[in-house]
Parts: sequence; structure tokens; C-alpha cells
Amino acid sequence: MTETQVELKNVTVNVVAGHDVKTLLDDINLEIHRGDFITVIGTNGAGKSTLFNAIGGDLQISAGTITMGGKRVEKDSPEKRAKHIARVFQDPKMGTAPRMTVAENLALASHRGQHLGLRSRALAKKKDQFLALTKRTPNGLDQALDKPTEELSGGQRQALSLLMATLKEPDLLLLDEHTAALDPHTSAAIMALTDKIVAEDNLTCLMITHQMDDALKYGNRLLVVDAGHIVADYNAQEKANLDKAALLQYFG
Ligand SMILES: Nc1ncnc2c1ncn2[C@@H]1O[C@H](COP(=O)(O)OP(=O)(O)OP(=O)(O)O)[C@@H](O)[C@H]1O
Repeated sequence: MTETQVELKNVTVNVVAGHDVKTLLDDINLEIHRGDFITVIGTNGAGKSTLFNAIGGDLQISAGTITMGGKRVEKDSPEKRAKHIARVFQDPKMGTAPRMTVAENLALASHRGQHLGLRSRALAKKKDQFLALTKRTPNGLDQALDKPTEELSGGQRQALSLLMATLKEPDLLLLDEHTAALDPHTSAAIMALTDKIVAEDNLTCLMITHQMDDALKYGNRLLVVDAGHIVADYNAQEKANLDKAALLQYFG
């Protein structure tokens, strides 16, 4: 039986814009099952990142409920929700501490939700684990464990962000166009790594992308967001029968 991991019921997000109230999400209903890997597409300004902000708590919802693992979370702070939700953004500079080394960043991520103890002995103990972890990446991160993150390439930083986000196996992984700033070759490599981590760790994941090929190739479900609504929710079988031309129709 499929287990519900996250559920949005009648979620609406209104914001005040000048003298008007703007509805960014309009009565959204969405059930996410454990192990779902859902790709999310839609035009610029459709509400995709707003959906992530509502789930992550960066934006308060105006109506409705959000449940994670059976518990209501819509009133919880983003910090409290971050114990269960990890997010990777488009900008490779976000999500890592630039002056800290790759190993130190990984140590930070491995202490998510706990008090920090970045003593060098503790770090040395974890080096083997971090070496094994970074060897999974396609772009030489394992050779850069002692380098400050600001010296890494964009692709290496996104690989690191992904490892940091998934190190503690979050209940929900939110990928917000995390390969959009990368060249095609690096983007493909990071997508392959993403797919591997999601499958091996059996993560529940939502991934926003403007790459229709990636939206079709990865995941077991595909959502289309338009003007604050979910206008399509394709299951694995329906998704297998979709092609790029069908998806492009949603972009007018
Ligand atoms: N805090 C806010 N206050 C007012 N308007 C907002 C706020 N956040 C987002 N918006 C607006 O809500 C709409 C949806 O934005 P959102 O970033 O969710 O779109 P998106 O689908 O992620 O687009 P893109 O593909 O361009 O990233 C846009 O018109 C945006 O300007």
C-alpha cells in the first residue's frame, strides 16, 4: 500500500501587493506518497517555487492544511520543518558555506538538527565517510575535500549541495531548478547523481525543472502548475505515454 508522506489540503496563499490581494496558490490539493519522485513544470510565475515555499514554511499559507508523516506542519517555522525537509536551489552559491571546506560543509550537514561540534578530531573521523560519499559524484569532489567551497566549480558546488541535502535522508527533498545554472554536460551528470541518490535512499522528492526532457525522463509522476493551480498530475503510466510536444502545449 502506498503511504502518504506529505499532504496539502485546500492550500491557498494570498499576498498583499499594493492595494490588491494576489492569490499565488489557489486551493491546492496534493497527496505525495513515500518514494514519489515528482517532476514539476509550468510557465514562469506559475507558482512552482511558491508551492515549495509553502511546504517549506518560507511563506505562510492563508488557508488549508499541510501534513507531513501524519502531523500538521503548516504553523511550524521553516527551521522546525528543515529537520524533515531539505531543499537545493538553482544558485550554486546557496546551501554551502563558502569559506568552509567541502569536508567541513559535509560535517555541518551531518549534524543537521544537532549541536555543532566541528572539532578537528571529529572531522578526521568522518573523512573516510566523506571520501566515500564524494566519490559518488561525477566531478572530482573527492579530490577537493580540503578546499574552501568558494574555490569549487558551479557543478561541484551543486553536487556538494545535493550531498548535503540528502546526507541525513530527509523526509522530503525539494529540488528547485537545481541544474539550471549548469552547462548541459554537467547538468546531465548532476541529474544522473540525483536520480541515483533518490533511488538508492528511497527519498521522496519534488523537482522543479524547465527541461522537458528531464521532466519526462526522471521520476514517477509529473505535475503541471499554472496560475496557482495544479492543472495536471500524471502518474507513472500516463507519464510514460507523454512526449515533449504534449508538455509544450502547457506553455501556450
Ligand atoms: N512573496 C511574494 N509576494 C508577492 N508576490 C510573490 C511573492 N512570491 C512570489 N510572488 C509572485 O507569485 C508568482 C509566482 O511566483 P513563483 O516564483 O512561485 O513562480 P515560478 O512558477 O516558480 O516561476 P519561475 O519558473 O519563473 O521560477 C509570480 O508572479 C511572483 O512574482
